[in-house]
Amino acid sequence: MSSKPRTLYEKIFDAHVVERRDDGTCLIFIDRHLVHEVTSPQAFEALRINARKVRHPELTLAVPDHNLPTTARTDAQGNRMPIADEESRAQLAALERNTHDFGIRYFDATARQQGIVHVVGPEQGFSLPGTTIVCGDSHTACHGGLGAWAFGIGTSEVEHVLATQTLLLRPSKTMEVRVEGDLAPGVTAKDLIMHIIGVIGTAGGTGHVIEYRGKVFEQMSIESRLTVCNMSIEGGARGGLIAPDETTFAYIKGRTFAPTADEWDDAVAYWKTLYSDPDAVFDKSVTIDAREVEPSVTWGTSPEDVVAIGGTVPDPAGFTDPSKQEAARASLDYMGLTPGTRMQDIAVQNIFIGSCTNSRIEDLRAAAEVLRGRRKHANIKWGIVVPGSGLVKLQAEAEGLDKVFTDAGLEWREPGCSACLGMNPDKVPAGERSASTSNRNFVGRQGPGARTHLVSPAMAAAAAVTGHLTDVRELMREPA
Ligand SMILES: CC(C)[C@H](C(=O)O)[C@@H](O)C(=O)O
Ligand code: SF4
Repeated sequence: MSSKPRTLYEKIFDAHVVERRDDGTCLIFIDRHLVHEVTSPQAFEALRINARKVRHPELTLAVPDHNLPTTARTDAQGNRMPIADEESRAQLAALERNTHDFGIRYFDATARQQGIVHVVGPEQGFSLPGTTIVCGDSHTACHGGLGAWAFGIGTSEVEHVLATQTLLLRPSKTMEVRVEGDLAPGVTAKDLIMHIIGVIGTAGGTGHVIEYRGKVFEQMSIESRLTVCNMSIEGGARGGLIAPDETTFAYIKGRTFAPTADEWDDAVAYWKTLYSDPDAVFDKSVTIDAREVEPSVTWGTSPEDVVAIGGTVPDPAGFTDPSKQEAARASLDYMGLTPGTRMQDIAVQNIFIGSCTNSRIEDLRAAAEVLRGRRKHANIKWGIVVPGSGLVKLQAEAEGLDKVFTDAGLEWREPGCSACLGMNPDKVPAGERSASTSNRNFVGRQGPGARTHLVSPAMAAAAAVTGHLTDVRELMREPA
């Protein structure tokens, strides 16, 4: 008897059901819980009040990332630098105390393993194919790049997972984003996912878990797959994943928390069963032609406000949906842009290379390749490069990338969320623009009044060189 064909998501879901209830909800076992300082304090407090323990401390990993300044963590004597902002200081202290009191593994601000939670999980081999991974953070879908079902949860769910290692869930719908053909030279995973969000819209994936399928993803590095899956939430999806393959296994092997010698073969044998069956049916399917993707850039205040770098700022009147017309008008007003302006004519004053979307070693290499032997333009007042973790930082320094950045006039920082969001000292001044490798261009995201243009690392580096949004392929043709 052959069983019903299933999608990858359905296979992982089924493998984690502890109990199916009559109302259609399922109690799901959670394999990995990642914790950061912003969404965990009340959850730990509730455990304390109810005298509960953490059910599986060994399946939980905590790091500070959002509120941590990205300047030096210690002084010349090795003493920890104080955190100036009171709320940040309190949240960071709470995380330290909570992880200590509840016996949870914690990489503190000075540990070389510290970094953005979504960079640390994969890097440590903590995030694995076929696992359920949660974090009180919307970009948890990132870990889907390894073939995990990973999704963001709220603080009350964080408490539930800490206490029980389970969650009560309804199955999501399934969506396939199939990409046909190859990406052109100079076009990256970030350009592709921005293009996809431009096509499906920020509500395109609502209620669904997206599986990204096609040769493009099979040929991608894990870093690129993590970039793609990271932004699933910007397409409204509950999660995003890519089937694990030999590239995935090679990436994981030997990492700190990866299965060890005895367990490795069994783990790989299981991981090899994790793909959508040929006849599996998706609730929704979208096909994208990779050949149509160009270096992408946003013009508005929603990640779906995407155009190719060769394009122009759209005219709000051109949108058929009246609510989109209204939103576009408001966006252009906030962004200080006029319809018809060529994207390449937009001057930027700030450059941010970092965030859980684009702060892995491959991202830093791509930016450094453009910046090597070049200097930032006089328009650029502030440009920072923020590695996703201490280990990424060490690797980049071993390759001399830090020197490329500082020679170009950019600052080389300590790991953290940084200017991805205004929760720490790294902010873009009001009224100024940034070319940013992060994932959200919302109003005030990089600081009150800041105007964000989302781009890939290579495109951010190109903007640093020219002082305006630029097609990086033009710089790649010219010698530095
Ligand atoms: C602060 C945190 C809860 C938030 C999230 O959930 O995503 C942040 O990481 C973000 O990117 O906006
Ligand atoms: S880097 Fe940005 S998107 Fe990622 S977790 Fe931090 S704040 Fe959220």
